[in-house]
Amino acid sequence: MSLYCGITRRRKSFWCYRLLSTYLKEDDDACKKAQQTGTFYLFHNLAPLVQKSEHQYLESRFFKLLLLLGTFGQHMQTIEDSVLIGCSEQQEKPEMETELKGSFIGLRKALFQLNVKNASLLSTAQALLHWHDAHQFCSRSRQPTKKNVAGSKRVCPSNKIIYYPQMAPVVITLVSDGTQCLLVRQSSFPKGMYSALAGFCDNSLEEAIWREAAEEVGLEVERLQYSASQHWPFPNGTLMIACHATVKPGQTEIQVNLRELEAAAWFSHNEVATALRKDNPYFQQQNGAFPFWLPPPPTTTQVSHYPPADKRSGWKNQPVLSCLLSSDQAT
Ligand SMILES: NC(=O)C1=CN([C@@H]2O[C@H](COP(=O)(O)OP(=O)(O)OC[C@H]3O[C@@H](n4cnc5c(N)ncnc54)[C@H](OP(=O)(O)O)[C@@H]3O)[C@@H](O)[C@H]2O)C=CC1
Ligand SMILES: [Mg+2]
Repeated sequence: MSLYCGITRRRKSFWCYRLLSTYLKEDDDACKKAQQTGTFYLFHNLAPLVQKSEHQYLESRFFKLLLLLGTFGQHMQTIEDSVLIGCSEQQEKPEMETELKGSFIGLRKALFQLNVKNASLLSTAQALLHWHDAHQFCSRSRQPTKKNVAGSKRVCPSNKIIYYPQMAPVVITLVSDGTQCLLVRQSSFPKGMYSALAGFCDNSLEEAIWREAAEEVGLEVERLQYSASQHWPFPNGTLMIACHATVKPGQTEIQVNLRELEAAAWFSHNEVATALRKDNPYFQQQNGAFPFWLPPPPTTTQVSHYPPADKRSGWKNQPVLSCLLSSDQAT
């Protein structure tokens, strides 16, 4: 399955539709034909639509979509012309939510509500939509770029430069001292949530892991080991590469860099295992405190769909953070 997303000039709302094969990216006619059997997901200002009752995304077939667009004064040309479909101005958003019995909510929140498959598709879709929105003009000629039908690239008509969507490499590292693992939280995280150390790669994975550990928690790490990777939609689409690293025994003193992190601490295997079992991340204790919790597997999402899940085994089928925190590796 490949993913196809819609963009309009008005950049207000977005439809995404899943197609059956990657060759559709290059074959415009096949791509248009496939739209008629594709599945559509609706975005508004990059916020995916989630149906309130079942916590599922709208999936709309082609003709249902045409009817819906007609209701809101849109037409067939909108689908043919572009991947990002303008459902006009903001006043239509509430009407559309009512009509569709759902809500446009932020992607981060949506990721907490949806299953792995839908979360994965929508986060990839949102990153692609965001990329199209940010690459409307050629950086050389300053002329408007034109997307191909599938939305897999944009071309400058004047100098033929092709622009492909790109992902910034990010490394996320679970640091262990042999018995405990280091988890951190940024002030922007939801209350009580911790995760592994993360940072953008400027140079190499190794350099980024050493630098992040030194800069953010004052630790010197060694024995770096690659574990898994996934697409991550924030802030603008990243390739998140998950690794393990260790500190020397006894060299575990943390110096939290408060400009980057709110807190960092060592957690035992039992604490991590208990936190992973908590299914509702938003609960609050009676004293008003938020207990320690971790992003659950469906929220860390989207290890690649290729090969299909049934052809993968073991940790390769696990989302990145779950994989890092799996029982045999966390301690
Ligand atoms: N799934 C998870 O559990 C977690 C995921 N993450 C993800 O990991 C990634 C990195 O996290 P974070 O700790 O914030 O990263 P960093 O520790 O690298 O700090 C972020 C800063 O890096 C600078 N930077 C360098 N390159 C880029 C780039 N290509 N895009 C944006 N900023 C860049 C920016 O600084 P300046 O503004 O000064 O230029 C930015 O403020 C993010 O995508 C984040 O969403 C992070 C933690 C947990
Ligand atoms: Mg960081």
